[in-house]
Amino acid sequence: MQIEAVGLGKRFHREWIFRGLTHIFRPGSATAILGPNGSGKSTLLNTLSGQLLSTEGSLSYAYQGRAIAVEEIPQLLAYCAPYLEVIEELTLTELLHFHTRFKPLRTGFTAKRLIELMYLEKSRHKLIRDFSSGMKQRLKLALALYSDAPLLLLDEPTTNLDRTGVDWYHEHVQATTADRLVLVSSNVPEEYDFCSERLDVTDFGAKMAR
Ligand SMILES: Nc1ncnc2c1ncn2[C@@H]1O[C@H](COP(=O)(O)OP(=O)(O)OP(=O)(O)O)[C@@H](O)[C@H]1O
Repeated sequence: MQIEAVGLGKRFHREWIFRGLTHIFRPGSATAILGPNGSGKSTLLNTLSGQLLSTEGSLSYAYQGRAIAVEEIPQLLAYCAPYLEVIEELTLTELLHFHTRFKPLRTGFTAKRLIELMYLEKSRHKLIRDFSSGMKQRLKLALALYSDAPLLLLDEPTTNLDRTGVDWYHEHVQATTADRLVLVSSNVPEEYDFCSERLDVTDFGAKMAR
C-alpha cells in the first residue's frame, strides 16, 4: 500500500491542525507520526486513512500496482487506537468470530491461535466488558496486527500495557509489520523504535498554520 499526500490540510472550525503536508508513505515502510499532545497526530492518521475528509489538498492510494479509491481503504485497513472500542457485550471467542467475518486474519492464523498468542486462553468465554484495560489493549492490538490488511495504523499502541505487555507488543510488531505500510502515532520512543521513518506533524505546516 502506498499513500501520497499533496498539499494536505485539515481544519476544525477555524483552527488549522496541519497544512501543506506533502509526503509519500511508501509500501513496506513504517513511519512514526510525532508531535506533542494536541498537535494533530490522530487527526492526521484519520485523514490519511480517509476516515476524516481533508479540508484541502489531495490523497491518492495504490496497492499492488493498482490505484485504490478511498472507499476501498476500510477493507485494507487495520487500526488500533484508544478511541476505537470493541464490542463489550460479546465474549472473547464471540468477538473474534464476529470480527474476523469482516476482517480476516493473516493466512494460517485462526481465532484459537490468536487467543493463544494473546495468552488469554483462560478468558476465552469472558465478556469483553469484564476484561482489564491491559487485556483489552492486547486484544485490540492483536486484532490489528494479525488482520490480513496491508495498511496498519497504531495510535498510542502501548496505552494501558504493563512491562510484559510492552514486550509482547515488540515481539508481535516485529512478526507482523514486514511488507505492510505502517503508521504509528506516538510520543513514546519504545512504541516507534522499529520505524525507519519519522514525520513530525508540527514540521509539516501545523506551526505555520496556527
Ligand atoms: N472532531 C473534532 N472537532 C474539533 N476539533 C478537534 C476534533 N478532533 C480533534 N480536534 C482538535 O484537533 C487538535 C489535534 O487533536 P489530535 O487528537 O489529532 O492530537 P494528537 O496529537 O493526536 O493528541 P494526543 O497526543 O493528545 O493524542 C486538538 O486541538 C483537538 O482539540
